[in-house]
Amino acid sequence: MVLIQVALDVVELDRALVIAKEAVAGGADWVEAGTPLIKSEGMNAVRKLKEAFPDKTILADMKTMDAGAIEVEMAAKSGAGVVAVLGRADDIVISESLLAAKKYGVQLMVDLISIDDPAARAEELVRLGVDLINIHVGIDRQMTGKSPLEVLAKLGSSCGAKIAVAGGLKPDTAKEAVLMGADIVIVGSYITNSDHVENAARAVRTAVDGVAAGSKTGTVGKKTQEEEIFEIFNRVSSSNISDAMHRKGAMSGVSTLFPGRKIVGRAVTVRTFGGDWAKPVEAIDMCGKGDVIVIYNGDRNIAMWGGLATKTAVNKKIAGLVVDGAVRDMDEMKKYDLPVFAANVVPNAGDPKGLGEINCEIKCGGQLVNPGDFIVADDSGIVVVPKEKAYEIARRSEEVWNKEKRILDEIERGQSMSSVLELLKWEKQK
Ligand SMILES: O=C(CO)[C@H](O)[C@H](O)COP(=O)(O)O
Repeated sequence: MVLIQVALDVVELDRALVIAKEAVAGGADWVEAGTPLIKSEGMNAVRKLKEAFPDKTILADMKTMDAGAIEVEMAAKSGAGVVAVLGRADDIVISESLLAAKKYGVQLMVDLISIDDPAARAEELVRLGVDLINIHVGIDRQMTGKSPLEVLAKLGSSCGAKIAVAGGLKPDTAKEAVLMGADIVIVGSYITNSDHVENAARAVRTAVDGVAAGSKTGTVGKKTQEEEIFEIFNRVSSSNISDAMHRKGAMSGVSTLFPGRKIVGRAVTVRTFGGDWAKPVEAIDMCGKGDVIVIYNGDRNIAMWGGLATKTAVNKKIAGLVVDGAVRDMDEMKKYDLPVFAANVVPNAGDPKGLGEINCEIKCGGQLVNPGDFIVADDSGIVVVPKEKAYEIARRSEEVWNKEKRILDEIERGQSMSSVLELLKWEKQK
C-alpha cells in the first residue's frame, strides 16, 4: 500500500495539530513535523504530534547536514518513527545517522533535494545502507517550474530503496508519482493550505488508491507555462501578486474607472506627451487579442483616450487599458466591457501629433513596464510582473492565495486573525 505523508510546514504548533487531525481523518498515514515547524517549536513539535497521534508514524524533517547521530537521537527520543536527513551531507553524516537510527529503532529517510545527479547519489546511499530515499524538489525551485516527477523519471523506481516523492504534489501528480513507482507520497501545501484539509487529504487518498485499484487513466495533462500563468493570474488578486513580489510591483496614482472589471494580459507599452493621442491610437492596431495597452502620458490634465479609441480597442478584443494620464468620454466607455484604469478623467483632449514611441520601456504609475510584461489590475490596483519572472510570481501568488484561504477558514471558525498568526509571539524583537 502506498503511504501518504502530510507535511506540516506551518510555524504555529496549535494550527499544525488542527491541520494534522483533519488530514488524518482524510486518510493521511504519516504525519510530518515539517522543517519550519521544527525550527519554530523544536522537538516539542514532534512530542506533541506523537502525543496527539500515538498510532501514527511521525516523521521529523530535520534536514540534517551535520552531527547526524545527535539529531536522529533527539528526534527518535521525542517520538519520531522516521527521521529525514539531507543527501547532500557527507557520507560520514549519513553513516552516523544510520547507526543512531538503528540504535533507537527508527527509520532514516534521506532527502535528495538539490542533488545534481540524484541517480548516482541514490546508488551511493543504498550502498551505505539507506533504504528510504526522498525524491524532493523544494518549494523555491517548484516556483520555477521544476517537478519531482522529472527527477523520478530519471532515477527510475528500482534503485534498491523505498521511494518517497515530495514537492508540490496534488492528487493528479501524486497519482502520477505512484504510477512511476513511488511508495510514499509527501504532500504539504496542497493539504495544509486547503480551506478543507480533510477533503484535500481525501482527494490525495482517492487518487493514490485509484492506482492500486487499477485505474491508470487521468494522468497529468501538461499545460504550458503561459497557460498556467494566465490561469493563476485570473484566479488570484493584485494584492496576492504584490505579496508574492515581496510587497512590490504596484502602480500608484492610477486606479480603476469601472470597479469589478479585471485585467490580465501582456503589456503593449506607449510613451506619449501632453495629451498627444496619435501613438496610443496607433498602438491599438498593433495589439493582439488579450493584450493590455499601458500608456505613460506625462500630463494628467489633458485626455489622450476617449470613446472612439475604446470602441476600436473593444473591436480588437484587447484585455484592458492602463493610463498614467487622463481619459474622457465616461458615458461611452461605460457602455463597453473594456476595463480602464487611469490617473484622471477630464473632458478636454489633446491633439494627434505623433510624439513618443510604441513598445519601449516606460514608467507608468511609478513602475517600470516593458513590452510583454504581465499586467494584473483589479479593484485594489495594478501590478506589473516582469515577463522573465512571471511563472515564478504566478506560482508564489497562488501559494499566497491558498494560505489566505486557509487562514480565513480558521477565522470563520471563530478565531481572531492575531491568534491564528500568533502575532504577539512573532513580533520582531528589539
Ligand atoms: O520539505 C519540504 C520543503 O522543503 C516540504 O515539506 C515538501 O516539499 C512537501 O511540501 P509541498 O507539497 O508544499 O512541496
